[in-house]
Amino acid sequence: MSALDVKHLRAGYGQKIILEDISFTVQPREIRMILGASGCGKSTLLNNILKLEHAISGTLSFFGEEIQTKEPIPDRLRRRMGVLFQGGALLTNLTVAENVALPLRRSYPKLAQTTLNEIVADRLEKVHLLNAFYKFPSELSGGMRKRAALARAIAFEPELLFCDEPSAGLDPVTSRSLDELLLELRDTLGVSVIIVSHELESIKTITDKFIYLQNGNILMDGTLDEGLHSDIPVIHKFFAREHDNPVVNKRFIHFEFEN
Ligand SMILES: Nc1ncnc2c1ncn2[C@@H]1O[C@H](COP(=O)(O)OP(=O)(O)OP(=O)(O)O)[C@@H](O)[C@H]1O
Repeated sequence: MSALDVKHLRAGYGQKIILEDISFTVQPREIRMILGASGCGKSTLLNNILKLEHAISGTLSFFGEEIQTKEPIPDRLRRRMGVLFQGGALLTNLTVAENVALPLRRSYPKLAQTTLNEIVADRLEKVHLLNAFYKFPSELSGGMRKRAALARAIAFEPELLFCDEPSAGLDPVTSRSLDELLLELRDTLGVSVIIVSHELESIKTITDKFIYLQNGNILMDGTLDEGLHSDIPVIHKFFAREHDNPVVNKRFIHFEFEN
């Protein structure tokens, strides 16, 4: 049974169609990348799968259960999914632990504080950030903030994790440690991970399979190896480009090693 099955999804904004006809599946424990040029509709696809936007037509199945386009995702299925938004979206007036506890509190308001603390500590441990339990987001480096947001995204130990540009704004070393963490979570939680990404280094490190979007359709659906050896000109060019090479921020590296 697939973790996610997208069939003939058609979506856009008002009269503007961005995605014409998108179909793909994600298997359990698979790391699936959504790739494509800037503006091709990667985030739009993610938002439509998460039902933050409403598709025009098509069906989505989560864990074998089909949800019609206009229906919301029921809570019992939502709890089996986690989302890491691009900005991390931590609430600045709450500690890291309180941020991670938020979705748990919302779903289980009667949960005892000690139990809640134990669960939060477990999630922070899974992202190697237990020492930030009482810290505020402003006291964390960019990479640590991402990991805190990731701890919140895995609050329910999801089977399906969505990440929108997880490495955006991170230096290469921090970005690499986040990639390693995602691989680790896939192994420890057995979670399927769907990632929108531009970062070639990251794509080459963690992709099992990818879809490449172009002109509202899937230009290629394949494994990393098939992508690396593809003779489709756009795909070849995408994988053959130079690695993104932002200036390494030594301050961030220092913070990462401190923790
Ligand atoms: N809320 C919106 N209303 C109208 N058009 C939008 C909206 N959000 C995105 N678009 C348009 O939809 C198209 C796809 O945008 P989207 O953000 O999904 O692309 P993307 O592939 O994720 O881009 P990037 O890689 O630059 O983040 C773009 O032409 C964008 O201008």
